[in-house]
Amino acid sequence: MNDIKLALLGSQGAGKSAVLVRFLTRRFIGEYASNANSLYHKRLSIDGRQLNLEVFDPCSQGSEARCILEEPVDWADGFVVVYNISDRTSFINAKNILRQIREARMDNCKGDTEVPVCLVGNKQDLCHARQVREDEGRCLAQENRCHFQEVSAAESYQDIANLFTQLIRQVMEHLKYRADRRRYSGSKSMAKLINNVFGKRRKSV
Ligand SMILES: Nc1nc2c(ncn2[C@@H]2O[C@H](COP(=O)(O)OP(=O)(O)OP(=O)(O)O)[C@@H](O)[C@H]2O)c(=O)[nH]1
Repeated sequence: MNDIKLALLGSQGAGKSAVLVRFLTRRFIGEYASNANSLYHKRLSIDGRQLNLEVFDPCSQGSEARCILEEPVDWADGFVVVYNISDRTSFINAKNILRQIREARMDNCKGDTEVPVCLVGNKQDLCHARQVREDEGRCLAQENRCHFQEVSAAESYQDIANLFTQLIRQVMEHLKYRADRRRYSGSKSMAKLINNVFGKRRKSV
């Protein structure tokens, strides 16, 4: 059984809880308590593999609230960064969060910057009040080499299900890549050790 840990980050009111609850329950629930961090668990099967999914939904992050970000950055295997397409400030905050994920990963995880991230422009149903164009979201995602999707937690389940499924697949690949890399560097050091012990001795015979 694989354990997959995701964190949802974004401005207050961007719709993080709505997006997550839509994915977990298929339902849109209008209001959520927003004064506490929440950790959700779900068992899933993706591509025939059983997964234990944990999703951290912290209470809101302002652009300067680095301390809130640091915990999930160390903990999570992947991120969903949510902004509200009808609120430019939330988009600017998402930009800052993406930068902070990159920087924190660089500092803490030995250059492991390629952590899977999905940038989500939520509240697509409010396009009459749109403040962020879709191509701005796509462009920001390209700059940060992450996936991008506009969704409406209020109106649609399928886009949200697709983005989580895609992110989870990416996380599984990333975890496998990291495990292979560790095994490879472990076997390289073992080969070096064997070489040092036996190789040198053989030379001196
Ligand atoms: N129109 C519309 N409203 C939405 C959508 N998603 C969420 N909302 C509303 O936006 C408000 C904030 O949603 P939340 O899911 O609580 O936002 P959050 O990012 O978790 O907010 P905090 O918990 O305060 O950080 C609520 O009133 C939701 O009903 C959406 O897709 N469309």
